[in-house]
Amino acid sequence: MKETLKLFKIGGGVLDDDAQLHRFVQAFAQVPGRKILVHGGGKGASQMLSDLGIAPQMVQGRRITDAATLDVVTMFYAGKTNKQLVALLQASGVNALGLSGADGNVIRAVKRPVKDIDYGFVGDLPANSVDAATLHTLIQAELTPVLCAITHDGHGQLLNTNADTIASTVARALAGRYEVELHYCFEKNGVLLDVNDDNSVIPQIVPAQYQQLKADGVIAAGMIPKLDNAFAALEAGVEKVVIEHALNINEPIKTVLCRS
Ligand SMILES: Nc1ncnc2c1ncn2[C@@H]1O[C@H](COP(=O)(O)OP(=O)(O)O)[C@@H](O)[C@H]1O
Ligand SMILES: CC(=O)N[C@@H](CCC(=O)OP(=O)(O)O)C(=O)O
Repeated sequence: MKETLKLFKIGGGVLDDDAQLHRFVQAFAQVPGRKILVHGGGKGASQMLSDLGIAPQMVQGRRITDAATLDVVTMFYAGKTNKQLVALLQASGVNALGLSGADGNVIRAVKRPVKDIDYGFVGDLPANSVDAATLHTLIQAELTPVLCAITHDGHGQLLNTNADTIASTVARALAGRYEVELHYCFEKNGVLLDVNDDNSVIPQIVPAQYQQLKADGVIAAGMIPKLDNAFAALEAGVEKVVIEHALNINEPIKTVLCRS
């Protein structure tokens, strides 16, 4: 019987608000067993870029990352955000270890090839991009890896990688060793029938239903790549995917995605 590993992903919303971040960290500290935290921070990074006079540019949910933008997001994700999270987790009794993909070579990415759009220093994650053995060693040493959105190409180049993609790719890579639960945490109670009504959580979604909800326009915008990633992770051996409010991870209100 494999051990359970819970992988939580948090994004810009909760990271941007000190009070919410403290509450999330306390809730995360109470989750029993083996766990990993993956964080984004896109909202705060855009603010910092604007403050520095660099216009943030997003295309299809991905940041166009030129050299100046890469410097800022590296400082913001791998520096301030990652280290602040680790310090808060340590204060809550979690022995967190903050990592970029370059540290321990845990995530080796490939610079996105230029097609219609040049995304610059954006990294995609092909198969075998995650070093599951190293992460497994850290987890077994009772450490909680805290992964940010910065990866590397193995030739000295840092790359900016979407945090939802990191979460699902790491979950898939560890699925051979653990029963992996992938938790996408954001600022709503789950996948909603009415995006403006937090009481309309859909408790369970199977792939056929997902296609219908997409066709009907119930699921839209940023939720589509998130759920595409999530169903792909289920197909690739991840045991369970949960979409839930970052402040309610120990509460029963949530959406659970199922293979069938
Ligand atoms: N049916 C739905 N239920 C919940 N959220 C939805 C739904 N359809 C679209 N969304 C939107 O998807 C967003 C989440 O995607 P995204 O902004 O990429 O997440 P994050 O940056 O928090 O990881 C929500 O803030 C919401 O506006
Ligand atoms: C390539 C790319 O788009 N990278 C993302 C990484 C951060 C992220 O994914 O943050 P959230 O999870 O908070 O959205 C970005 O720079 O916005």
